Amino acid sequence: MTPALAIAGLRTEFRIGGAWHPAVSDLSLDLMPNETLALVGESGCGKSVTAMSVMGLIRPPVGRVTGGRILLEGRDIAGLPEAELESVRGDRMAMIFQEPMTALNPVMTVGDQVAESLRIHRGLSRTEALGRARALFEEVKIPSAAARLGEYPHQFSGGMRQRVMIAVALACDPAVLLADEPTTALDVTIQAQVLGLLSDLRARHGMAVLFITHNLGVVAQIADRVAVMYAGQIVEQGPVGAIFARPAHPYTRALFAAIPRLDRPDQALSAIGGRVPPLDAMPDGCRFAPRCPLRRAGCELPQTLEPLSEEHAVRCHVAAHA
Ligand SMILES: Nc1ncnc2c1ncn2[C@@H]1O[C@H](COP(=O)(O)OP(=O)(O)OP(=O)(O)O)[C@@H](O)[C@H]1O
Repeated sequence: MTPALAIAGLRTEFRIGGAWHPAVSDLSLDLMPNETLALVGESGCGKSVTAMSVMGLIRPPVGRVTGGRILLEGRDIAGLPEAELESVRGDRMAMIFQEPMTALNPVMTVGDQVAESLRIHRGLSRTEALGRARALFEEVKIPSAAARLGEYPHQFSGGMRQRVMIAVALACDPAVLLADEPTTALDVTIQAQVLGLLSDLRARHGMAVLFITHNLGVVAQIADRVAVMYAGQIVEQGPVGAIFARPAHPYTRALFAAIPRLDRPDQALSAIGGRVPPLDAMPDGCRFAPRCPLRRAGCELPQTLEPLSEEHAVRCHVAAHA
């Protein structure tokens, strides 16, 4: 089966102090239809830059994609001219964000925003598009869907606004949905509802979802597979069950150790000491080595992702040969 999204060897750079430095390097991942892959890691590790690169939203002079292939349903979209990318964005792939107002237009009714995408990409008339928008609002469970189509984003609560953004993203039935921390700003109950909705929609539409989060609890709820990022690289990837039962990379283990445990309230929260290295001062070898409790000879060399089992891989020579 062709992956809905296949990224191979992605490299994305930013200009800092007159020189270009990679924020994402040698990133490869496959996403099958009807699968959710969670991309996890601390703030600044390159999760959003990965998604923005796929969407073709990183371009000079601010940044540039200098390597790799991005295959959307088998077609390489890396380096497509902007006009061609525009016809793919919002159609075969779409993105949702933590803050819906990033994606929504404050001075346009929500119904027209869903309809606009259908008019541009599908050539529907306004009436046809609004009819479809109403069905989408019902699908994302916005109560009184028909009446609310004529309202503006500020008239919706935070959770309902997320549903509007999801409806806009799903308008053209994309093969790939990139979700960048879409539930992080919501309170826990609403977050659970939106996660449940996304799971249902994924199954119903057979979509591939790349779900960006720093929250391992959310990963457990929504993902089939996990890719852990550190300093612009994937350091471990595998099925959720394997990553949660046998985290191998010292960074993945540190992420788990940093989760507060309700069953052990006395235990001190084990935060990860030190900082992520800045883009212009990346170590040549393992990027986690300066913070790693298992550091030893060999860590000063570049690390490659090595298989631990058929689907589980780790970028650490110590963990790979333990
Ligand atoms: N426009 C930019 N110019 C320069 N550097 C940038 C730019 N955008 C992102 N970066 C850098 O790229 C790196 C990766 O950032 P990114 O936003 O992808 O991290 P993230 O993992 O998504 O974090 P967060 O969870 O905070 O969004 C960071 O070091 C960031 O400072």
